[in-house]
Amino acid sequence: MKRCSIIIHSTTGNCFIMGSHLKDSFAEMGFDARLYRVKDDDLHILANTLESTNDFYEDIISLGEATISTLIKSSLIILGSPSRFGNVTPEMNAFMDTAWPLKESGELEGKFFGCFTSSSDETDEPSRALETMAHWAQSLGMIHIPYGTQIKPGVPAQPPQGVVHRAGKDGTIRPAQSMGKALEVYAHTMAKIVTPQN
Ligand SMILES: Cc1cc2nc3c(=O)[nH]c(=O)nc-3n(C[C@H](O)[C@H](O)[C@H](O)COP(=O)(O)O)c2cc1C
Repeated sequence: MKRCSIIIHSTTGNCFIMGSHLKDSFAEMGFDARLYRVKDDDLHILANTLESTNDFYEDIISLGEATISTLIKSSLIILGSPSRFGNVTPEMNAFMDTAWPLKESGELEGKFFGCFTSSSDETDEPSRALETMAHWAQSLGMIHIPYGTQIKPGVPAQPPQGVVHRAGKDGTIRPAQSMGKALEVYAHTMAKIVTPQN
């Protein structure tokens, strides 16, 4: 059974919700689907001050922390990060940096890749965050599977690189059912290319 590892950073829960939904979709399709988090030493501080962080704090910290061994063992790797000034978060960036030795060893070459983000606004910043993650994967020789252009009733349009949730100014608009559908469309697109057995 092929392993699909979904690796998230999430401070206020939105990427956690998206990653959990993707994990369930891949598990239903017969993948060995796993959800991991990246290291975040400050999350407990935010949880004490922000209700939206506190809501998902235990769920997030109970996830296993992703390492480079997680990447090596997976056939399909999916990163999900909040958008920050047109980029991923420093915590996701720090995780991406740990893969540097794998560039030389070539251990990630030919693996498949997908990405998603959560952002506050309607600018192009989330697309840039997706591009950063896709570029990271391509630099390591992985094959980025785009969301592409999918016109489906009841499914919000997405940038070609991956899936974006718009969480509003204070990040409290949670992913709706329509976002779940966009994530399922993306999961099925990826599963057409990398099947659970092949
Ligand atoms: C310090 C900080 C900086 C942020 N910068 C941006 C930004 O530049 N662009 C954007 O669209 N959203 C920005 N956001 C909003 C988050 O991307 C958004 O709330 C997202 O839903 C958080 O995902 P999470 O709930 O998984 O943590 C920022 C949030 C914080 C706390």
